[in-house]
Amino acid sequence: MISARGLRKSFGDFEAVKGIDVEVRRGEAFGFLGPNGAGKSSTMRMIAAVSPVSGGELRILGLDPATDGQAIRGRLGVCPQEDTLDTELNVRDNLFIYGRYFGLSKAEVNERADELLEFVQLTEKAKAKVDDLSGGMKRRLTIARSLINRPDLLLLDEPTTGLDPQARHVLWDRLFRLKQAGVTLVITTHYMDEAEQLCDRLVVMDKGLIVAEGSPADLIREHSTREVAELRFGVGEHEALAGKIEDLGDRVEVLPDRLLVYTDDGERVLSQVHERGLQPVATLVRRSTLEDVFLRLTGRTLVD
Ligand SMILES: Nc1ncnc2c1ncn2[C@@H]1O[C@H](COP(=O)(O)OP(=O)(O)OP(=O)(O)O)[C@@H](O)[C@H]1O
Repeated sequence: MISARGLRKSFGDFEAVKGIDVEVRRGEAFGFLGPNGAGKSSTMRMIAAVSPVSGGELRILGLDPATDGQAIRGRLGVCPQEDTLDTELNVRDNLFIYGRYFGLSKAEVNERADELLEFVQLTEKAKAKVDDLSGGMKRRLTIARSLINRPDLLLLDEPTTGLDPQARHVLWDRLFRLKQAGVTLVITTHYMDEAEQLCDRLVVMDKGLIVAEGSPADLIREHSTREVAELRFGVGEHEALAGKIEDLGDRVEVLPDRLLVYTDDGERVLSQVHERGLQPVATLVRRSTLEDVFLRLTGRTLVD
C-alpha cells in the first residue's frame, strides 16, 4: 500500500525526516510511534500527498505523489490531527458536503452518511451542531468524514490526543472494526498504549529517523525485559540510590521521579531492595511496554 525508500522532508535548512524506509502491507494496522517533533506528521503529510517529498522515493497505492497526487487523495481517507469540521453545519451536513466534494450523487451521499453515522454511533446526533459535540464525538465524526469515499487506506494522525480514556476506547473499538473490514490503517501516535493496542507493526521514530521496527511484542522482547520494578524514593535521591541496586536487574534507568529496574522477576527485585534496608515510598511491578523500548533506544521518555 505504501513503500518509502530514503524518504526525506526538509523545511529550509532543517531536516524533519532524514531518510526513512517504510513498507505498509494491505490490511495491516501500521504505526509511527515517537515523541513530539519526531517527524511523524511530516511523514504522514507526504503519504497523504499534501506535502511534497524532499528526497528519496515514495509510492502510495502504487502511485507517485509527485505526479498522481490527485488520484492518491481521491482514494485515501485522512483524519488530521486537528478537527477541521465545519462548525456552521450540523453533524450530518458535514458528511453530506464532504461526500458531494468527493463527487458522490445526492442519493449515494445520503445513504453513505446514514451508514457512517451509525458506524461511529452518532445517529442520534445527526442534527446537532458540531460545537455541541464532545471531543470524542468530534473525532468520531472526523473519522466518519474520512471514510465517505470508501478508502482502502486510512491515515490517522494522533487520533486520540486530548481524549479521555473512555472516549479513546470507543474510538479504538471503531478502528478495530475498520481493520476487520479490510481497511489498511496508518496511525501516528505518541501514546505507547495506543500503538500496542492498535498496531500490528510499527516503526519507532526519533529526530527524523527510524530507530526500531517490528510488532509491539517483538520490539518489547528484543529491547526490554519481561518486567519492570518501579521504585520511588524521596525527591533528589534517585541518582544516588541507583548505584546501590544496579546489580539487581539487567539494567537500571534513573528518571527524575523514580528508578526503573529491568528484570524478569519484579517481585524478587522488590524483596531484595527491602533486604538491603532501602525503603522506597512507592513501588510497582509491571510488564515492559513500548515506552521502555523507546527509553532503551533513545535515553528519553516519549512524553518529555
Ligand atoms: N512547516 C514547517 N516548517 C518548519 N518546520 C516544520 C514544519 N512542519 C514541521 N516542522 C518541524 O519538523 C519537526 C518534525 O515535526 P512533525 O510535526 O513532523 O513531528 P511529529 O513527530 O509529528 O510531532 P507532533 O506530534 O508534534 O506533530 C519539528 O521540529 C517541527 O517543528
